[in-house]
Amino acid sequence: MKDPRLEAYVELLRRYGQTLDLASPRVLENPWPHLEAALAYAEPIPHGEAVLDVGSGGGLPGIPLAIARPDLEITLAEVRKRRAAFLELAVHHLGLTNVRVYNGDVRKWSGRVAYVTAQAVASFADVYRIVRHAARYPMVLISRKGADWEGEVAALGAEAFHVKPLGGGAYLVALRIERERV
Ligand SMILES: C[S@@+](CC[C@H](N)C(=O)[O-])C[C@H]1O[C@@H](n2cnc3c(N)ncnc32)[C@H](O)[C@@H]1O
Repeated sequence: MKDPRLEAYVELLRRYGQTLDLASPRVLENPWPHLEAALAYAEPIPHGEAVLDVGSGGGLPGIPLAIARPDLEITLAEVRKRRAAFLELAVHHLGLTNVRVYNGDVRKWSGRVAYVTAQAVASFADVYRIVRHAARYPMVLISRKGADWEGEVAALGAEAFHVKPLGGGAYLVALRIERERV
């Protein structure tokens, strides 16, 4: 059975998605496959970790991940005010006590973290560039990618330790960066 908070989140996306420009029309039309893909982000993350979701937008993957994994401490980083306001509303409405919203540029975030999720934000190398100041090592980056994921991992000189086909030519890829890269 689906967690009723996932249903409630879909309802919020449907209610506010278009007016607040939270996601593409394709996502808003049928959010469920995107929620299922978001839940796959949980697999490479051990119990009790802190997670930074960079560029959460309307809450993907951070909000479904927080619902499925109450053991994780999740920060949703989103620079756009309206999107961040929606994230605050969703966190409150869904009663998520394991989530904080950071409304700002993640390059100025002052926390420390070893697990970073980022969906539809930038290449792995560019995500690393904007979170490296906050890194605890080994650092794990997790993202949904297309068929070219191997090139992105190689560009960082990193190792992918978890690759899961999501269908439609997409993959959930988790890579590990052992130490700070120069
Ligand atoms: C294309 S959206 C993807 C949103 C969501 N992750 C998804 O998959 O639907 C990218 C989001 O990243 C945010 N973003 C981009 N750079 C950022 C930064 N440096 N700090 C915080 N948020 C950022 C944008 O404002 C935007 O909402």
